Amino acid sequence: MKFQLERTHIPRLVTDVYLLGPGLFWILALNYSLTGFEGAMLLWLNNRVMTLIETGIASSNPDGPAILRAVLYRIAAVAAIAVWRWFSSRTQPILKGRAKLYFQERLMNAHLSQDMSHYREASSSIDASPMNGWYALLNLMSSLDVIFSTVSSLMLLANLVLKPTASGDSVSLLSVFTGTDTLMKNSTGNATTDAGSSGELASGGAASMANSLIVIALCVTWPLVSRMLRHELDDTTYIAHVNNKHYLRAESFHGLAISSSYKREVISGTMSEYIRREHEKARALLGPFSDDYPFEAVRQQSNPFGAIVLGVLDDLPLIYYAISAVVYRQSGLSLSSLAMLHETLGITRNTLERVLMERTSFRENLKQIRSVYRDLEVQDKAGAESVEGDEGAQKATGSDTSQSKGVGIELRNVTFRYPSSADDASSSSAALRDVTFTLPPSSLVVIVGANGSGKSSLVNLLCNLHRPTAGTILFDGVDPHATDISTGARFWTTEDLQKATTLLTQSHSLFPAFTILENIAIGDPEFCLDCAEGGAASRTHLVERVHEAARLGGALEFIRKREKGFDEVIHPVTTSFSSNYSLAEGPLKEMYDKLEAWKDISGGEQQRLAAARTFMRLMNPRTRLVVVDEPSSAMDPLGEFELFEQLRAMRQGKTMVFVTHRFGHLTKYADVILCLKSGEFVESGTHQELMAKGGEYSKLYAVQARAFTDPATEVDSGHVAGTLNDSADEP
Ligand SMILES: Nc1ncnc2c1ncn2[C@@H]1O[C@H](COP(=O)(O)OP(=O)(O)OP(=O)(O)O)[C@@H](O)[C@H]1O
Repeated sequence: MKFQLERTHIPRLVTDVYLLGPGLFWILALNYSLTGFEGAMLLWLNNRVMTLIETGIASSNPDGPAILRAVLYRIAAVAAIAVWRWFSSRTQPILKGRAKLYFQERLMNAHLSQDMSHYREASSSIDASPMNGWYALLNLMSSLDVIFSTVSSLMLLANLVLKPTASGDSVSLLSVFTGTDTLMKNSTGNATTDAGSSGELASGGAASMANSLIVIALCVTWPLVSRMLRHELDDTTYIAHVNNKHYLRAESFHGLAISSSYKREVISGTMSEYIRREHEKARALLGPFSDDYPFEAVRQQSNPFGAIVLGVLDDLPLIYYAISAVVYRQSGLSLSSLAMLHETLGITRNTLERVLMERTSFRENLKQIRSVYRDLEVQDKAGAESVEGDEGAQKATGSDTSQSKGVGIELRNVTFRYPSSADDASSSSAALRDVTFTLPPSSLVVIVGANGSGKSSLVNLLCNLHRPTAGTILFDGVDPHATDISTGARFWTTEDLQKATTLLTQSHSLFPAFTILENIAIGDPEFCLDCAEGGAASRTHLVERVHEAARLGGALEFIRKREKGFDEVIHPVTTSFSSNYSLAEGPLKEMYDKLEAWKDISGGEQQRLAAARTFMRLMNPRTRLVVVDEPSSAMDPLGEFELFEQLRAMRQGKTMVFVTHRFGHLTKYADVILCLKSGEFVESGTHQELMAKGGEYSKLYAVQARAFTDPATEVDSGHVAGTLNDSADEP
């Protein structure tokens, strides 16, 4: 059943590539088919030449024109093959390029349709690369090659074994087995006239068939036995790993020594000597250990018995042929017959071995094709659902972006487990457990809690990057994942919500090949698209807005100091490679190192660019929810302070949620402070209310405040909390 399912993808793949260039496709198919015939055809032409020469020498009367014709045929065939190869090598890359683009675009769409919750799930993960489809097609084509190779080599063998010499074209090997080898019987006579009587041929007919079957059977024996005896892992699915602790330790120290990722730490920590010694120690404890590739390791375990058997089997057809010659004939054999038989047996045997191997690789290829199409069909479950809700969203009161209020949010008994922990139902595996709270529209919210308490997980839920495992989140009173049963449509779709949300975290990336300007502008992709269509005036408008965003994000000053300002590309796309891993010092190495090198930028500057990108988005009136999760870890205190001030200044008409460990200059403005502990919501209120309560928040606050307290007057945390509560001082 599964096999059949996989097979249905073959016509799909063939049709898809065919439609990219029917002519090019036929050339490709023809190329592989001809490759299948090529070996046998050249051998056959070769044989014609050799036989004519030998016959001529034996009869002392060489047929010059016939020999010349045969030589010309062979030269013509070789030349035609070369021309065909040259031609097809020019057409194949064109089809390959189209196929790559075709699968690349489709896979890209599949990737873009996934959301955070689903992209890690096995059923939704996309592993195929754009070239997989093309290589799967080439593997299918090589099956054509195998089929035609088999047919042509068997035809050649049959031609050799069964064809009587009476034709005069070639020497029949049948004659060897049946006593009609005229060349050998009468080396000085005319071979074609002394081809044996019709009675001899008739009596040899049945015997020749039996003999030819025996020869073919002997050819098949080698590949069959070879596969049985082979100690190789080529067609096995396996996992190999090393669990020897000394090996792992030695590898670890080796990695520490050579990787640039650890360089700074190794040097600053003066670890070199320790690493050297520990590596040496681990290697000594390891002893002689082979960490060769798995297939090499398995091969090394085999014994010579198999090789001996295969060696003898390899010669079986020849041995049989020799015995037959001795038993039926007393004379020697024609050299051309012998050479021809040997070569034909060789290619037949190799072809049959390919057929046996093809079985496995064909199965693998079917899987490959299936996985390509499965990946292309991966539909983001959430995305697929949101399509049907789009119309409903237009009608929805909740999606009216003209409202000047921020989004009101309510969590009802929300529990959340990451997809990777979904199988673990224990309560400790949940990042958030049974969380319930309400955030009024346009409020300024600060979420606090120790490491791992669930702050970022909550942010992911608020930004609709993940869905709650249990419970409900209402945005403006509406659950975006619930469907209006009467209309089948949703009020708010997750997409609407994401468009109305601006998220700033510390993990924003600079996009490769983007200029600084583009890296900021992308914060508001809709605006970018509008400007791209609007001509020069829009471009000016875009640049002005990007400059303003850079100013608000605290990035303007350092961008202006950079060599190319807003036009600088910080992270180029890497395309260069050198033919040699370790280019020797010299101009080439210098050039290589400079090519596409990433520009230096500090962590704080990178965060300022991310903040600028966020302000770009914030300026869009669509934004009604701003979520800020620890965006300033690398910023200096002034930069951090200014960032929060600028964000706060834009809070009009927006709900703002901040997650920060250094919450001192935010909490006094907060309408609500939410305190999390070990995945549970423990308390909420204003700064004053929570300090008065003396709970988790006041403890966290006291710890921060202590850093600013004169050690001489330092008191226990409970007292500090009380003091701070009274004065509401900022830490
Ligand atoms: N992608 C993930 N997959 C599985 N578990 C995760 C993932 N991210 C976080 N967790 C787990 O969820 C829990 C809450 O993590 P979360 O990042 O929300 O805490 P946090 O309060 O933001 O921590 P921090 O202050 O260190 O940033 C932790 O136990 C963490 O190990």
